[in-house]
Amino acid sequence: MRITVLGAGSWGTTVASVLTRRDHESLIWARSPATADEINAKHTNERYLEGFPLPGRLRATADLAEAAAHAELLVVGVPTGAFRDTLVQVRPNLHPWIPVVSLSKGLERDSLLRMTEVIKEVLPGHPAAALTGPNLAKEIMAGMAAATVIATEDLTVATEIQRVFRRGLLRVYTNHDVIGCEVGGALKNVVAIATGIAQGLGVGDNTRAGVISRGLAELTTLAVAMGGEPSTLAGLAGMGDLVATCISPQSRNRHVGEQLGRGRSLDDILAEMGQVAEGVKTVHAAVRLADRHGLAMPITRTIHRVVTGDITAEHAYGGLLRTHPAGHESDPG
Ligand SMILES: NC(=O)c1ccc[n+]([C@@H]2O[C@H](COP(=O)([O-])OP(=O)(O)OC[C@H]3O[C@@H](n4cnc5c(N)ncnc54)[C@H](O)[C@@H]3O)[C@@H](O)[C@H]2O)c1
Ligand SMILES: O=P(O)(O)OC[C@H](O)CO
Repeated sequence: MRITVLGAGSWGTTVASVLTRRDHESLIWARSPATADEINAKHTNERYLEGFPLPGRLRATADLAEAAAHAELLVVGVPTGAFRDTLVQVRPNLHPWIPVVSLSKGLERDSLLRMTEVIKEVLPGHPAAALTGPNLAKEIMAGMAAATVIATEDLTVATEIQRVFRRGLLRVYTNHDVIGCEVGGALKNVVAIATGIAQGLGVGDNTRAGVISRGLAELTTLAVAMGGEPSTLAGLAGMGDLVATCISPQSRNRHVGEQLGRGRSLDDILAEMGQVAEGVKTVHAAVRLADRHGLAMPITRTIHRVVTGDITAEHAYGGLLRTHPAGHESDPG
């Protein structure tokens, strides 16, 4: 199958590599012509996947029109802040009705939409799906066993995409609860910043486990308020991804939190990283959604105050496990 992956960062390049090794005719779009040239000539992407050889058959282009016209299946792996614009640009050259799969984990800042909702707005008529779960790019590149979820309401489309992605030790599950899957993937990044802060401040494992567990309660509360199913958040797209992101030193969101916990400024951390940490932006939308649904979500609100510079990470620490302003504290709800 001819598949186009938009975005040649760590995850887009990893997914394009998996699909190429799965014998699909994959074309990856890189914003930077230098990255496209490097992938075509040297079969590497050193900025994002240092030390990993890419499959020789993976082709890259910096021409978005060419990338769009190639696709029988479109996979979108640009950061959520660039998601809508990128889809608008590919729209004129896209074949009608082809499925579009989002790899991106976050919420659109102004509209508060999930990425499959953005797909449906910009590309009406195209089936929209999300690929999400505990999927740290470098582990997948290294061929380590991993599980992921393809989320879409239509089981026929889900099964078809499942077949396209399934390879070797990458096990692909389906889930019809797109809301639960996307809210889990977006919110776990915010909780990972919180766990990172705890790590950076040198707290104990009990504290970190407390933040992860209460974080899961926030993922679940928001997802259910938005129409998702609680069981989704207990699975790969919720707890699975939350645990991977909160415990792994590879996570960029956790890294941001850890550096904040060590007293560094957010601007310095982001400038040095040169990679996306979606939780930093998604937290703004998450707080507005919490307000809309009348939810306490103290971890999310605390991280929002840190990210906006209202309080320091050290100040945040005392509030991370606060449950409810009225003093009602029950677990897990
Ligand atoms: N890296 C992972 O392990 C991983 C795993 C699962 C999901 N994701 C999600 O995938 C998405 C992409 O993450 P990533 O890890 O590949 O990020 P990255 O920082 O490694 O790469 C981002 C890519 O997007 C491009 N980009 C940045 N701004 C752009 C813009 N304005 N227009 C077009 N392209 C732009 C960059 O050039 C780069 O190629 C994120 O939403 C992330 O949460 C990442
Ligand atoms: O590096 P992060 O924090 O963006 O997390 C990567 C993946 O989403 C983990 O599943």
